[in-house]
Amino acid sequence: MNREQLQLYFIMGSQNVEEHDPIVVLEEALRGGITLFQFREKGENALTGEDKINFAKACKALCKKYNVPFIINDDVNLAIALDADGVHVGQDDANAIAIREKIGLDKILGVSTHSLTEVTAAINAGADYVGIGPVYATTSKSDANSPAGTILIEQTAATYPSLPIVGIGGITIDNCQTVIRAGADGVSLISAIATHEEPFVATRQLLHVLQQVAKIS
Ligand SMILES: Cc1ncc(COP(=O)(O)OP(=O)(O)O)c(N)n1
Ligand SMILES: Cc1ncsc1CCOP(=O)(O)O
Ligand SMILES: [Mg+2]
Repeated sequence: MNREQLQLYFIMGSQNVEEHDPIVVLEEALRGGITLFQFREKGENALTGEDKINFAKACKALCKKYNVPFIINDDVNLAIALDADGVHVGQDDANAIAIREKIGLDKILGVSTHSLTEVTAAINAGADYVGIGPVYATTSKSDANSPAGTILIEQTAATYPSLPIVGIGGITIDNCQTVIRAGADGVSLISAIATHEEPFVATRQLLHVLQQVAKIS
């Protein structure tokens, strides 16, 4: 994958939006310039069955319209059925080596990691990028680990300079530059866009701030 695609990586499920229609939120984020999208329909109030599949199809069609890769969280079979651009899995999900074998080499594989040992294993499994976090406290994932700051991002960037890295967890317009300066290629976030009153404005502002830090480094 192209590491620039990680710059502003938006994650959303229908359970993450408050007042808005999730499809409207996604289209606003796409119009605003997100560079990657992850479909994460999970947790309390999440859609299941046909409703989940239909919502995923609608999200995929919108991403296609804006030429933004469409990644599916956890559900490898859904990713294959919908011919998604990739899959993101964590340490408690299906084994990354088996997933790489199942999706083939043309699809994007992202793996969540919490230690350098897990990063090394993700590389060996054929991950295209690693997600590192939670960097800061988050309310969007009920079983998230404690906030770990940017140390692992720094260590990973120093150890594996060519590995694409995205930071995740509690990332906002006020702290996103710190995550990039630590060595991440981009930031991955839910609430900073999904619960903003104006998702388009939130996306434009985040992108602007991220472009500033990209120019400095
Ligand atoms: C980009 C990115 N990084 C990390 C995660 C978290 O994945 P995981 O630990 O499997 O937790 P769930 O998201 O499945 O609850 C992610 N989704 N995306
Ligand atoms: C999916 C996930 N994995 C680690 S933290 C997190 C949630 C990120 O959401 P937010 O950007 O709202 O903190
Ligand atoms: Mg997972």
